[in-house]
Amino acid sequence: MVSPSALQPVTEGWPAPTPTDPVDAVVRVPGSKSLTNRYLVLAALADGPSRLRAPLHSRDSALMVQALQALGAGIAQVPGSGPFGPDLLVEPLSSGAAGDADVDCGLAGTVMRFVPPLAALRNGTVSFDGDPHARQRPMGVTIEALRALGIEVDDGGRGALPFSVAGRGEVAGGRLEIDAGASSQFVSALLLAGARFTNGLHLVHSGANLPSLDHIAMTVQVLRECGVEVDDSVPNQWRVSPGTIRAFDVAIEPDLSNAGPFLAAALVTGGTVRIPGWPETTTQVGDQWCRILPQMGAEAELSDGVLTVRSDGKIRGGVFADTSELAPTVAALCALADSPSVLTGIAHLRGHETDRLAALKTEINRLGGSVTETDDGLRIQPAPLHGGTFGTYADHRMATAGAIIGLAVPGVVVEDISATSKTMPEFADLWTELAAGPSGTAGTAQEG
Ligand SMILES: O=C(O)C1=C[C@@H](OP(=O)(O)O)[C@@H](O)[C@H](O)C1
Ligand SMILES: C=C(OP(=O)(O)O)C(=O)O
Repeated sequence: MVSPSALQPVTEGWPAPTPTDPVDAVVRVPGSKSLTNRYLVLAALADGPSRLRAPLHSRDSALMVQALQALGAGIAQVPGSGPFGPDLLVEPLSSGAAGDADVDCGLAGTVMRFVPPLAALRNGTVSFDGDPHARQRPMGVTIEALRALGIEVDDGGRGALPFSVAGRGEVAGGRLEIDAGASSQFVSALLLAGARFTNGLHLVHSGANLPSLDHIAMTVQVLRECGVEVDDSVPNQWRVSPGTIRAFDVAIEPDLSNAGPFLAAALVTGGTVRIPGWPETTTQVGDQWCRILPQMGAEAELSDGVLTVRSDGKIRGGVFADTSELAPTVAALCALADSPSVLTGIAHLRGHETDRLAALKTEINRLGGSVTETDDGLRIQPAPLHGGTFGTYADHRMATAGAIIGLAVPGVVVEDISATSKTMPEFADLWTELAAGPSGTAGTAQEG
């Protein structure tokens, strides 16, 4: 398993490869972060032991495993059949789970938002903290929601990490109103635990905007798979009936968001990339690549579980709405496009691993790009780019955005490629292999 503290800054930077030929590759990507961490939470709350097959092994999933172990769940690795590491067997928290505990959230939104409601269901005080950047991420809604449910939370008045949750062994639940405009994870977190509240949960989002709707749909879907009754027939409202969460044995889908940079390589180099294991139907936001990449001029075909993306190397800009965690990859492609682009509906990215709107603007413009921020996104004009350092802000998707631009622009140095260990520790190896092609012909910033 990847150690949660494996995020070591690489001060000298990582020269992004610039292939001389179009890429032509089959790329297997590891399991979905969002599915792995949801199933881990549900397994910890379930009515018996569960198995996750082909789960993600990365910093975010390791942090979730450690958090649930700290709360009292038993999690063991057993040999799996996939290429990306062992399966996970999970013994749920016992009904009398108790005792004080510390949880390191790292920079994982899923850990800092999904685990506090579980802490509320146990007896004992659980202290949460994380990386320096994690202390900047919005947490106030989770903290206030737990207080509204009658749970004592000590956050020193910060509305952010670090904070502690004093669980009393049960949560009554009932109707709860929140504004989840800053993150869909505020909704998902409460829904995941809601069936274990004595009266279930009637959650109402009362704000103007709700981001990342696909991720909420994923939460509802996995809950239903575990036998939990969820009524989402009224927009912005969810009723979770009280009841057991059924133990399960599930195969985790590949991470379609993390497939994005590899598919983008087909567009940037005018090549072909195939991703096996692409699900026929899925709630992952990354399924939107099948629509977004053709909008940019590529061909995308899903056949026999393999998504094939082909391109002639011309990238068309356009208007891209609500791209959620796909936005940094979309922005990198737009920076290489031959016409202007607008990304909308992503104001909340200012509260992600870093302020992604500011970071993308700064780093693309540093390479000669023309990016401006809007209230809810980015405007990107075509501009000739040159090499230079691409800052990563401890953000895995900034690191992969720099790698994408480096495919076309010689001399791009990604400041800290190890940031990709958050959700894909294999990224640098897979990317180097992709760029080298069958004959190993990729150039790098150092060489060229
Ligand atoms: O629930 C999840 O697994 C996630 C929800 C989204 O969060 P936001 O709604 O904060 O964007 C997404 O960006 C994040 O990467 C993962
Ligand atoms: C926003 C992201 O992560 P997190 O789960 O930490 O919110 C992301 O992976 O793009």
